[in-house]
Amino acid sequence: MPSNDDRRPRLTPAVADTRRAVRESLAGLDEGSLVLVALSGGPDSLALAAATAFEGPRAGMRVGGVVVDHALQEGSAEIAETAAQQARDLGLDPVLVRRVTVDGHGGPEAAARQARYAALLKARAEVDAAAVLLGHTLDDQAETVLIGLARGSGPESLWGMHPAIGFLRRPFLTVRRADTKAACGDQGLEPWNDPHNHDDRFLRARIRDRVLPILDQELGGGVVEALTRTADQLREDAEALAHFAQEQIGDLVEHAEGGLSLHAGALASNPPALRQRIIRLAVQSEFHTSLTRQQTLEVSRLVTDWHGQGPIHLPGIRVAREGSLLLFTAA
Ligand SMILES: Nc1ncnc2c1ncn2[C@@H]1O[C@H](COP(=O)(O)OP(=O)(O)OP(=O)(O)O)[C@@H](O)[C@H]1O
Repeated sequence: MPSNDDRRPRLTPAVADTRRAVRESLAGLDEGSLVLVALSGGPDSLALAAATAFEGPRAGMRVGGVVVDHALQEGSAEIAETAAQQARDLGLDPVLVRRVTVDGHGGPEAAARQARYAALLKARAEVDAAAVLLGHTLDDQAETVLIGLARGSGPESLWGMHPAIGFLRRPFLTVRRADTKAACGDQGLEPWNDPHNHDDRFLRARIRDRVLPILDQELGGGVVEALTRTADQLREDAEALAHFAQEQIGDLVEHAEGGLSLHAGALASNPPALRQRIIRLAVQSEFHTSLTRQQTLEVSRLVTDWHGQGPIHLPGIRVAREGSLLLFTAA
């Protein structure tokens, strides 16, 4: 029977969509486990908290929340407390508030992100939660991909954010930001609007407010979905290449005095994308360091353009061609 009570949350398409996304993301977690929603108080994470408060118990799970106070702006403690109270009102328990120190290392955005993730994972360990849910949306994903494209990133970073990696889950990577806002409105929730999200000093805000709308308009719409489709395809391709590289590495690598050697002939017979991955993988496993694309290409030339040139010196690693072998030793 239809209700005339306007205060009752309505099961609108946006609410249903957010719940569906959370339901799918929780699948695979054990019954009886605790999941934590990472909450800023913004529309995405507030909609996430509401959807998880609904779906979690139906999947036999307990739902808590964690709010990080970056202490970067005046009134941040009140903003964090408001978000925490909203989470408690939705039935989340426990709700943790963690104040962090952001040291500014690597730029303000990166430093805040690093401090935030560290605090979220620490809180997870404290309460032994099975997962921390983050409210990144399809729009966030498209922004990440576009920024990566413009900066010449490789497929591993162009594929964007993972829906599930380690303890982190991002149920809303299939949900549009407009729908998280709508879901808040439909459930009578009042999110906090972070002024930084539209602050022109931040690249992401400029991409969000200026670049994407123009692209969308000029290309006739659908740009956000298109960018994330590209990311999905890149992820599949890159995962396949990583798999093949892993498969080959055992046959190609031999341990040598103070390092390792790779068979140059076998490496040369691989297509460049695979060859470069094998080189990177070998270096990563032996020296625990990631080569840049430029460094990888330089090493690769000792395989494909060998004319007796001398060794290459990378930070901490010497790479030399010796006969049919490529020799990597600690410098
Ligand atoms: N201060 C915080 N405390 C806890 N979690 C946070 C905090 N800030 C961000 N997060 C988590 O990371 C997600 C992405 O944050 P980000 O700031 O990139 O996006 P957003 O679009 O502003 O999200 P929201 O609308 O939820 O604030 C959020 O949805 C939330 O899950």
